Amino acid sequence: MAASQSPCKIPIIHIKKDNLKPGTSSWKTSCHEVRHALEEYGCFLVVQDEVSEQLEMEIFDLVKELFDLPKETKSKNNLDIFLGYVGQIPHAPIHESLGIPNVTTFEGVRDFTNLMWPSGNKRFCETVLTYAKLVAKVEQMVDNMVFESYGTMKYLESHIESTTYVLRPLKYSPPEMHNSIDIGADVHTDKSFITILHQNQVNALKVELRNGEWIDVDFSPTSFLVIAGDAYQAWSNDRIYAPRHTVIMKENKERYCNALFSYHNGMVKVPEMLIDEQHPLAFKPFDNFDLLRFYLSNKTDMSASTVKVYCGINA
Ligand SMILES: O=C(O)CCC(=O)C(=O)O
Ligand SMILES: [Fe+2]
Repeated sequence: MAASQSPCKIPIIHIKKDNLKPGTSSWKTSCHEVRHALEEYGCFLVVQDEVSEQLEMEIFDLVKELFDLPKETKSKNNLDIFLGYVGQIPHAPIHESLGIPNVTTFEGVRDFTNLMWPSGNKRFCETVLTYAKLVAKVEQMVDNMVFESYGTMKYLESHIESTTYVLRPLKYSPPEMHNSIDIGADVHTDKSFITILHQNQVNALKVELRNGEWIDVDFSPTSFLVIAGDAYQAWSNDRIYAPRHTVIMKENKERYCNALFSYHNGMVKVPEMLIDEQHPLAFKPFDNFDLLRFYLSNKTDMSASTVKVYCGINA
């Protein structure tokens, strides 16, 4: 099925089981669309059939239950390298979020669940694990299509094996509860390869297009937004665009959003097929987590591309 455009200009790509068979013409078309969307927009909306409507409803119920825990409990989500609990920051009082590392593994979700509910929460643990694995499947499909399109398939397996996922549930309170402060997330690029966003009914995300225009992203709970991060931009030797984005709440409703980040364990290197006269090597090899640490150390302009400063050649 050909990519269409949402009213907010972002491409919509159908990644459903029937166009997922490698080698078929619909597969090849989808690979091309995915690559084009990531190079030109840095993001696209996915219509998928992995996560059912039932699971969508359950996950947002559970995320709400999580945010309803006392602040002292949520503060136990106190991670080293990834962001743990963030909430009640003076300049962003409407933002609250938590981090669940290794979320596609039973151990990862179990450890987080036990931290939040010492006497256990089987439903949370099982549902989050199922959900994260399904969304990660969509992420891997996108990687598969990108690698196919760039002719770098020989690296796909080791890339997927080295990928680790962090789920960040986010909650934004209505601005009217906080002196009309409406900024939910400052302008930034993600440090991941890919981030997949899934929100409840409330829109608030703005994305910067390549031409500098900021657009409001409008999407329903049945679609996911795929956004390229700095790590994919560098891996692709600057072909993929990692767009800046921000969250500004306009509606006086609570917004819940799940962000699934994919990071690469170990060094990331531009594949040799992506280096030529027109595309001389633009990034030195880098460690994805060191890139994230560098960003979180506040040593750099948080609103600009971190990867160019961190490991760009001629930056
Ligand atoms: O809430 C959103 O829509 C985006 C969140 C985000 O950009 C992030 O957590 O990196
Ligand atoms: Fe982000």
